[in-house]
Amino acid sequence: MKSARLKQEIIQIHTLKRSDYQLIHQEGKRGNLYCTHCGENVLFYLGIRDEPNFYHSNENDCEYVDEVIPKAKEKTIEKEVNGFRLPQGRSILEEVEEPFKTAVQIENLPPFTENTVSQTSPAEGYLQTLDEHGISFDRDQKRAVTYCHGPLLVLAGAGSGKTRVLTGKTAYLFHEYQVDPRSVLLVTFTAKAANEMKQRIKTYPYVTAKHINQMVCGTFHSIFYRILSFHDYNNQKWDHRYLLKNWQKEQMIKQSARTLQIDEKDFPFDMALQLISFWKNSLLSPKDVRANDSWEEKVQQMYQAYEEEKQRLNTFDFDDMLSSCYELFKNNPQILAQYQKRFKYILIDEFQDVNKVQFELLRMLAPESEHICAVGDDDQSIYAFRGSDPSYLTEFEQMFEDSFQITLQQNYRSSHEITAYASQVIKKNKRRKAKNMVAQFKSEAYPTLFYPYDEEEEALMILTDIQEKIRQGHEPNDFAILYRTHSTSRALFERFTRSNIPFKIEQDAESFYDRFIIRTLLSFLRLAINEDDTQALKDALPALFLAQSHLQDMKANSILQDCSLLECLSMVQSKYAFQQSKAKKTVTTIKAIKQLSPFLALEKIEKELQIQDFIKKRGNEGNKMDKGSEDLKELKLIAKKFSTILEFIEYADHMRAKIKEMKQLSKTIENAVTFSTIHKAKGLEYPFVYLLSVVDGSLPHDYALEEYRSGIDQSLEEERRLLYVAMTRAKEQLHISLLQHRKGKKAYPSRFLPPIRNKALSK
Ligand SMILES: Nc1ncnc2c1ncn2[C@@H]1O[C@H](COP(=O)(O)OP(=O)(O)OP(=O)(O)O)[C@@H](O)[C@H]1O
Repeated sequence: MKSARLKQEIIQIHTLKRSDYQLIHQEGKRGNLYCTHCGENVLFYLGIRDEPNFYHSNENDCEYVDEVIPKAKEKTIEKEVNGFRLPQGRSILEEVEEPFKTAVQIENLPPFTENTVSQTSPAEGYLQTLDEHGISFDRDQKRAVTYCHGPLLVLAGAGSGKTRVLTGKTAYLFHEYQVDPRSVLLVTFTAKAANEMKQRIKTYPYVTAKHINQMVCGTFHSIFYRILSFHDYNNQKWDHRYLLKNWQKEQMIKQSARTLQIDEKDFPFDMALQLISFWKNSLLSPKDVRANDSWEEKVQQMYQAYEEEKQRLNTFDFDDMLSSCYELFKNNPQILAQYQKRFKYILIDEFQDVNKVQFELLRMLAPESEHICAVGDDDQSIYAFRGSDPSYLTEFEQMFEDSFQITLQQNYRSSHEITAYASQVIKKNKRRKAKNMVAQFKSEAYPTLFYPYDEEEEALMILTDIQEKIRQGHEPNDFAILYRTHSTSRALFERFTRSNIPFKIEQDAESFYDRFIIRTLLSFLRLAINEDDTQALKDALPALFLAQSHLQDMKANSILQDCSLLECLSMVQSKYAFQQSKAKKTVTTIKAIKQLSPFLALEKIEKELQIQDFIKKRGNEGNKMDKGSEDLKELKLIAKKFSTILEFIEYADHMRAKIKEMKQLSKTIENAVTFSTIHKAKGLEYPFVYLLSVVDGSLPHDYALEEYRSGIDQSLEEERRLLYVAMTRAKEQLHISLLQHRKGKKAYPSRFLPPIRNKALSK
């Protein structure tokens, strides 16, 4: 049905404003929408499968069919109903700014051809035994498993069975070659992957607990830290108690900034620590660094001071585990020789993600090895910010001149439709080894592009779609929703929180309302509710460019002068006149916003307190991925939904508490929809995947676009790889959201998506 009654008004979908769809949906949920024919309750459908429509919430034999509504030309007369504007008395087809855009299926893909690779060569020996246990290998996988002499590079595309090959190879070495498990070194990228590998190998025929316990399997950090600890005879240096936590690192770096008289207030310390880590992983000591600009020069000085302080305190950081092991080997050839002799079989997973220090450590260990096998996919290299570089795959071939290469091109995970579409995306990267990924099965479903009006509608459409699929019998853990950065998932989190669908989030997810700029802006609203809110005043000070030390004076003044903490702002003594006048202005502005809606209050704060100056200075602090200016836009959009400041603040606090609660719950919950950044979803797979906000600015991220505009395309290529990794997590169905408005501004589909050529587009 295309029309319904909302309270006393008849509403027709084609006359609704696009931005009001979600509000109509809410009215339906509240029981305020009725069938114009039978008078029963109806709901408003807003999903991916169908166009928006009204439907009866209960089984109902009402057979009402909409009348065809003639086109009318009159001017819109808007009438306000329940806080949103409904156009009355005309067809506004010509005037609806952006009509609903139906989801498009990507049909124009190369035809699927039945694949027979898996059956080409019969298994023999141990592989036959594995086959009988349901672990089969195709021809190229078999070659990769059984090639056990000399260096081997396995170039393995997405879903081509890297884990199967590495685990199969390890078991094959144990059984066919009777290899001593102590001589096997299996390096993975995450602790989770290492555990999974061990668990899997354990289940293979003839593998014993002794094999598993004696082989060395772990991440680069865990393995090389163990080596360092072993040679730290008195536990003087490498005891885990001396490992610096992140907050300690931050404190140390801030201390170094003070010593170097670097203006602490305006310094992005997170970025500085990331850059220091990048240098360390690139084996650059403070003296070796060639700073590119004055900012890097400052970080270089801080790096020097940080290293000295660390040495003085006899502590170490995570990066030291690798760089110090490198030094240990370099300075102690006899120790290195022990390990060279021991690790005859070196197997490395996710080789595309190695960085300089990891590559050099392998180079040091390898000379005496019987077999070194690196498995990787240059198309999935997504850790450049940690110093990873897919070109190490090429260097592998140069390091081992006699190396052999096998390419795995069968994708066992994703349907033909997903594999073909993802291949169209990634083949546009210039720096890559050509591959032709071939899927093993065809799906009924094509990859789907859908067009939500904004983030709120995006979340609602995905929720509707998942609810439909769960009703058809799928489980919550069949679904993953992936995004570029945590901040993209705010609306999604809030929508699912209000639903009955179980979901899980990552441990490093941060509440939108805890972000620095947001916390600061909300502090003004909090002060409007309570002029004596100490924490709010503390959070507001950075936006007024006032040091925290003023807080003590204000507290004292508040008692002496018997006035509120907020009023004490007007008594602040500062040597800068602009600070004093800004502090005074703040008092009058906050007093004036008390009765305003939160949206108007934020607008007034922004204008009168020149918040843009503050955002420009500190909006990106410590994080080039999320811009403060976008935070403010988003905050204002959310604020629009509330009529009082108090309601808005209560909502924000509720959501902050919810994220903490969900993080706890996520540790144990099993059957739940996964919310994840693309980085964290690497190596995982799900039957249904939804990709949020695949629009320019989000994916590719703005920072990569900015670099591209200045002539550097490395980051843009990395962003394309991120999209490729995200797409290839899907087994059966892939849904891509092409948001039409992002953070309140018109958005454009990601430049990475190939033009749509099927007929559906022309509709
Ligand atoms: N020969 C095979 N026959 C059937 N299924 C296979 C075969 N090889 C791998 N698979 C299945 O394909 C899927 C992908 O395998 P795996 O996770 O090892 O791939 P991957 O190469 O590590 O993927 P990615 O790099 O994209 O994370 C898994 O579900 C795995 O069980």
